[in-house]
Amino acid sequence: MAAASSTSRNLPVIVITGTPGTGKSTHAQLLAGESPVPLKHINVGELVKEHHLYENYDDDWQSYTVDEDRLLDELETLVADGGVILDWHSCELFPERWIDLVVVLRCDHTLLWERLEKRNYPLKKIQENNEAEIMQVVLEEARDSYAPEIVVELKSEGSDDLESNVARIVRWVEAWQRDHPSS
Ligand SMILES: Nc1ncnc2c1ncn2[C@@H]1O[C@H](COP(=O)(O)OP(=O)(O)O)[C@@H](O)[C@H]1O
Repeated sequence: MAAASSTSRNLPVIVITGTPGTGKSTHAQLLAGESPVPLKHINVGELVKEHHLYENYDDDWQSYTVDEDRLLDELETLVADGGVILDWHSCELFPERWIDLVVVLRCDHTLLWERLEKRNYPLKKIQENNEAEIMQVVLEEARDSYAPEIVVELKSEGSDDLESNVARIVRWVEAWQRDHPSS
């Protein structure tokens, strides 16, 4: 299926996705600060909580069941003009036409386990996420949902990875802007 990114926008929409703990928010914050064009960091999980875009909350798993229709409605206006980083542990929900770049962060599972333990997640939630990272669930989801040329897999283990990843995305933003000049 061909990529369907909007040509009418002159600011991109970037998804940063990955298993919880891989570094999405850390990357999105740094990217928002270093981007040559305004990019608003939208932490989708926080948006779901703040706007009550969920059907229920599961105490055992410490997670929300998202109301996907309402979430999409809420996001539609936020992404309309571009200039957005969508930070979420899933990506298949976002329509192809919204998205210009999908960054999938990856992390060694032992390191990921340590990061999630620090969050005091319940053991079964740590195990589930660890397994998902090993099985590269989010990467497969991204590859199944978007054109291969817009999906980029990046390692996020140390601060050197963080810096080089953000520098790489900044170069991508610069190139994207050259290809989408203001009319
Ligand atoms: N590339 C990295 N280098 C060093 N620490 C990282 C890196 N990526 C994430 N971390 C650390 O891992 C933890 C989880 O990162 P976070 O950005 O909250 O993940 P996510 O948003 O994917 O759940 C944080 O303590 C963060 O500082």
